[in-house]
Amino acid sequence: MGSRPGSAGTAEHNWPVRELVTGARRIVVKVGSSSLTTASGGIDDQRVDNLVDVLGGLASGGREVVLVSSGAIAAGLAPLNLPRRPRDLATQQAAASVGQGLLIGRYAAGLARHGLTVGQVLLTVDDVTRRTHYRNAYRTLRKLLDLGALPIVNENDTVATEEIRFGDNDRLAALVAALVQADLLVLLSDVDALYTGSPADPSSRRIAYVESDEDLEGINIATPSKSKVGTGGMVTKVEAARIATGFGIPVVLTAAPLAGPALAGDEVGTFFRAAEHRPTARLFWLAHATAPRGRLHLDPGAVTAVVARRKSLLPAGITAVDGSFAAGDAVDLVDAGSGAPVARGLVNYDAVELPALLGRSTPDLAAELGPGYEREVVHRDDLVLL
Ligand SMILES: Nc1ncnc2c1ncn2[C@@H]1O[C@H](COP(=O)(O)OP(=O)(O)O)[C@@H](O)[C@H]1O
Ligand SMILES: N[C@@H](CCC(=O)OP(=O)(O)O)C(=O)O
Repeated sequence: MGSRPGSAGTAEHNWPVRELVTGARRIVVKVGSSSLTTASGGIDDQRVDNLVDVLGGLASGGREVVLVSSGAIAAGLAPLNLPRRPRDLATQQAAASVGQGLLIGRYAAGLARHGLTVGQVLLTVDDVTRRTHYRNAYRTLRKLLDLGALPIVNENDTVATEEIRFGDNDRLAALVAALVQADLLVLLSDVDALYTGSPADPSSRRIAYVESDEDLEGINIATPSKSKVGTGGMVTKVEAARIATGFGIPVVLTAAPLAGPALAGDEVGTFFRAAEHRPTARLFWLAHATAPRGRLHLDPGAVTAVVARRKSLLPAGITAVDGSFAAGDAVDLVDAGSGAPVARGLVNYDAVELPALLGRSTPDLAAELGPGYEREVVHRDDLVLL
């Protein structure tokens, strides 16, 4: 890691980081719970106001800004006399219900001082995993921006359930950045950058630039968050950065108090370089925003056909099927030997239809069952490699 240009704080790189940041017209900023609330729970007015000033400055300067703000649950703790982040879902939902109102009220009052109107957008997993809802969420965000408002997004925690929730807002922020086709995603946390290991360990070094996944090899991001209110730790932030950069959106990760310098183009924090070629919105959605409803187990020949030769998946190469899905749903294609997912695709059959077809050739199936059975189980245009 240390030998790469620009790593661990040196400034040798040849990408126009400052221009990418200062030239970004549409910016998604995500701020974590730990950066907005006091240690005992409740909103830290000073921290919110600092952020508001940075966002106000950007929006007044003609940039389109979307804020993805965590902190609803944390902000609801003190008003409900809860000593710490509750473990049970019902109390989390109640805390979020109280805290979200307080949080948005504070943002609205602060941004009004900059002449800005805020629009609250609360999303559920379904709103980004179901394609029709996804378009709907896009239309709302686009309209708010067109009307000059500053959208403030959070997960709709009061209705999210344990099975269907993001839990942390990092991935949600990356998906929102892709949704609005942002030029930049800024992840603000309680740590000033990505480090090679736990920031508490003195031997850890700051990683200034991440050019590709290679730069992430060997670093330790698994240390749990030290904050009592943050949830995802560094794992979800790096995952979010990979999702956004994979869609062609550069990412800056830094601490909330450094938001001003970071957005002015100072090389603080960690800068993640964007991929040059962005996938189509449809394939991006398939890879990152769908919840797979089942798994198709592929024999070695099918793994090679799909992964190396980018072919469609036919019934002959499938050894087993799990899950209950309908034609049109997203499913994971897994290597039957290792169980590892190799691709995700939109399946052309219902789960109940498939067992009778497995291992059989499409001409045989068509001859026996009719021409409708000549279709691929997953067409190559509906497949993304994982
Ligand atoms: N390699 C690493 N570099 C930086 N931070 C790390 C690393 N590994 C673990 N962390 C932890 O991740 C925390 C940030 O995650 P979290 O508290 O969930 O933030 P937020 O509330 O902003 O979403 C940091 O405070 C730090 O303790
Ligand atoms: N939607 C939740 C976010 C949960 C959370 O703690 O997220 P984060 O601080 O981004 O790791 C809330 O507003 O409380």
